[in-house]
Amino acid sequence: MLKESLKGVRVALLACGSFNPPTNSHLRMMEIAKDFLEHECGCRVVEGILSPVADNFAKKDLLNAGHRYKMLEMATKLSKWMKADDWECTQSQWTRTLQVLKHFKEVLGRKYSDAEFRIILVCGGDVVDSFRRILPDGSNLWDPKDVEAIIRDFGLIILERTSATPVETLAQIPGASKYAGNIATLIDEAFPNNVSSTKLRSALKRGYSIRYCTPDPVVDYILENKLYL
Ligand SMILES: Nc1ncnc2c1ncn2[C@@H]1O[C@H](COP(=O)(O)OP(=O)(O)OP(=O)(O)O)[C@@H](O)[C@H]1O
Ligand SMILES: NC(=O)c1ccc[n+]([C@@H]2O[C@H](COP(=O)(O)O)[C@@H](O)[C@H]2O)c1
Repeated sequence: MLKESLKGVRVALLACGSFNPPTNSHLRMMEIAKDFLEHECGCRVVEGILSPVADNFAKKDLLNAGHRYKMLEMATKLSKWMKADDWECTQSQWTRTLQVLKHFKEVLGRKYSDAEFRIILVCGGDVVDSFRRILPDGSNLWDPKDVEAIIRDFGLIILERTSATPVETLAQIPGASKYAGNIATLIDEAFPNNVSSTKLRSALKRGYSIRYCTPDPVVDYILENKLYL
């Protein structure tokens, strides 16, 4: 467990994803991770970064990064510790998650150079399941060396998600069992949910409300700009 190594350490959390659109579950995921680190590991979470993926990430119905970043900015506006960052989504190419982590380690390392500092990746169980996915051309979606480096050098906080089996997936990744001490799997006990951006897009397409699934300013922005119709 992450617990032993983090006492007194300052931690920044990073979540990568499409955020197409952002949902309350993306924000909950970060809150749950922060609670765990502060209550159970004795560390101080100093910031949470949500980084939307760049436009050329091959995902169906991906809205342009300008809109996705703006919605994430609105979603995090009232948070005292979370913010959206546009470095990744303004790159001309898709950036592998390990590279995104390295980028933020460098930037935040300068900011927190006076103290012991770590950056940890937060994701849902479905992302962990994708660690072992083989693409139609036979290549790996995730380079196994990247997965090992993410766990070894940064650490991973996983939120359980319906239909995902991250614990079973990690058991089949040799690099993961080697650094099991850098992984924590958590459940949102207060608000178990099966929310996804796909469900919000689908509701919008049918003309149904998504209010209270994502912060009000995001709902209003989507409606004003007639997104996802
Ligand atoms: N309900 C949820 N519970 C736990 N993790 C979640 C949940 N929704 C999203 N996440 C996590 O948030 C991160 C960003 O997810 P992403 O933007 O791809 O959202 P998504 O809802 O999975 O999107 P889509 O439905 O478009 O595939 C990922 O790590 C994902 O696993
Ligand atoms: N090899 C990699 O680093 C790799 C592979 C697939 C997805 N991802 C990341 O996972 C995140 C979530 O992707 P999905 O929206 O497809 O679940 C995105 O930020 C994406 O960049 C990284």
